[in-house]
Amino acid sequence: MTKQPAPILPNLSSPRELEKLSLPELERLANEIRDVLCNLISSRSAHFASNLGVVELAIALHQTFDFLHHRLIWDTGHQIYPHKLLTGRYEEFETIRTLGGLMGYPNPTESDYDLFCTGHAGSSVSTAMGLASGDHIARPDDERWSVAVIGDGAFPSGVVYEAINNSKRDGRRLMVILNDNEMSICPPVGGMADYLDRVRMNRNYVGLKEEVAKLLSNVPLLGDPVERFLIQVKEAAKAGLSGGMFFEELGMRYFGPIDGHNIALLRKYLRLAKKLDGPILLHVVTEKGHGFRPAAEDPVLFHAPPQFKRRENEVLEMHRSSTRSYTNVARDAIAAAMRRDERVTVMTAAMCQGNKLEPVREEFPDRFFDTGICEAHTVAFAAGQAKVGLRPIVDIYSTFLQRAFDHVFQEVALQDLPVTFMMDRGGLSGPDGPTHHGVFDIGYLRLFPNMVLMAPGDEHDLTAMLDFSLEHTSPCGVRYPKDKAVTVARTDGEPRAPVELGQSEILRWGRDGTLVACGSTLADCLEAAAVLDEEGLDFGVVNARFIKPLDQATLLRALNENPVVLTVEEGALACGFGSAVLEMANAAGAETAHLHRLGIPDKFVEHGEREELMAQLGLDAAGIAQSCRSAVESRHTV
Ligand SMILES: Cc1ncc(C[n+]2csc(CCOP(=O)(O)OP(=O)(O)O)c2C)c(N)n1
Ligand SMILES: CC(=O)[C@@H](O)[C@H](O)COP(=O)(O)O
Ligand SMILES: [Mg+2]
Repeated sequence: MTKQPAPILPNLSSPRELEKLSLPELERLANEIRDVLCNLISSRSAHFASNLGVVELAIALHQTFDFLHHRLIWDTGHQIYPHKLLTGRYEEFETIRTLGGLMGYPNPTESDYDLFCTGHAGSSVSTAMGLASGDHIARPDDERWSVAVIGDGAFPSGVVYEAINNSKRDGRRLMVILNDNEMSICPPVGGMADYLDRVRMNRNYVGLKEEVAKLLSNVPLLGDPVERFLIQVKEAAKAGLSGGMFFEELGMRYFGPIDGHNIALLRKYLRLAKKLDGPILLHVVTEKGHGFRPAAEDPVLFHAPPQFKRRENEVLEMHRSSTRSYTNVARDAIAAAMRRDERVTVMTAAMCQGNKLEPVREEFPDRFFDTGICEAHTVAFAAGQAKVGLRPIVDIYSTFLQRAFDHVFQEVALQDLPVTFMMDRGGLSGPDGPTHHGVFDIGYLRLFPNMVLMAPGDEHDLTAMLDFSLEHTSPCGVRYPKDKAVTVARTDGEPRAPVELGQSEILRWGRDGTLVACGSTLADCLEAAAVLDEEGLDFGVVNARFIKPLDQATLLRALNENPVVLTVEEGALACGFGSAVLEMANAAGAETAHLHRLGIPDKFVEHGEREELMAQLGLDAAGIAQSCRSAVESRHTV
């Protein structure tokens, strides 16, 4: 019987040890990493196909560069798992994306190999250029490289071109690795995707690539021959033999496309590039989901699949959720509105799958727009459509709308154009953590004159609010959580009130206090009130519905009649809903010492299940009830 070699990954204490490994050992290591990734998914949902695709690239990078000296940025950061496994986090890896465990994105508090805590796409080239330029000024003798690895989905982000545009001057020792797997979450869209298709298919260049590979195998990596060879490559590129001329024209040296699953080839190109000065663009072609057939065949589903069991290259059982989420409700309301009114359009910035918009894309191909990861453009584009009489809906995660702040201000609010923002994940996003929690939107949207801002208390509200917004003549935002949809009822059995501008809905009135729920916290406020009822405390519950304009009359009535009033929001307290109520009450000359604001304090919230985080923050029913008791108690002790 042949003896199995000892596993490499569990015994790898530092990426420096990669230097000693032979090519077959590195290839075995790649398989071990893939096994760990596949096993992880049997216990929880996580980013999967993107990670499978960069295993060889991560190994080649860490073998070529010491990233405690040089700098490495993984754009977005969802494909950072192999990097975490190679940089000393194998033991804790199974805690990834759980409360208190490793983060699913780069996290400088975990490791010196992670430089920025990121999760939003597109900024890697700029930050890497800043690192390179800063190092050049601060420590010119160190000769440090800054490497940004960016996917073809993130690559069309506008900020990337802002960086490339500056790279001619500030891109010394900047290496951009374009990880082209022909996929964003969905298939990539737009002219850049077409251009990369052409570059990949360029037969001349494939020929050159083979020649390069052949030449490289004969050329020692030191000394003049390399220089001569590189000049030849450069001349060939100039002569138009290669693709990538676009980047060359902008001042970047383009190399590629090369096979991103061939460790030896990757290593050779990285070593070569390292001998130059930069800025360099290395175009690497990978397969999203590489090494696990179902993921390679369906990279959309396997971007972040639900937990599943597998045997070898087969999925045995997948835990698909059958619960109806607010995302589903929003999608159905959007589709219904598009059927009713031909002026209604919908746009997504590369989140068709996350927003479950595929059926809308199929049914309304002419009124559905996927702009790619280009949120700023999306919002300005929507403003243009609104100006000529359409009713655009920007269906977007709350956190990603932050990218378009200035366009919400200038192109939409200042012009008072009727664009509807459907803000999914308005609140805590769960295992994605601080980069993805949508907890700042109330603050940054209620600032703007003309803006109407709503938060549905339940499924009924969400549909009614979208319909309201499409009739309204000013910009509207609707923020709703990453949660299963619920329906609430009035305790007196009366029908629900229609959604009307600036009107809240009183679900029950109480003598001892009022809970004013801002959107997603409504069901928990009702549950808290029911618990308090049993203890003899009579709390009312108001479904605020409108964050802007506020229902001044009802809120002032609560403040005047009740010993305590608590606002409850799944968002930052600073500039939040409760702050808006305080400002309004203060302006109206009302007493506010008995107004308590529950929400997220001035800190970034970590990752974990949404329910766990809500409980930690005291925003679940038990926490809300406890705050009511304390508020009543403090009133008595005053
Ligand atoms: C600003 C921003 N918008 C949207 C997203 C959601 N998102 C995360 S990964 C991704 C696709 C990225 O594609 P690519 O860069 O090609 O990486 P791949 O998954 O193919 O490796 C998208 C749209 C995000 N993280 N940040
Ligand atoms: C990397 C990224 O930004 C997305 O893949 C995001 O993680 C999706 O989040 P949801 O799982 O909440 O759709
Ligand atoms: Mg991609």
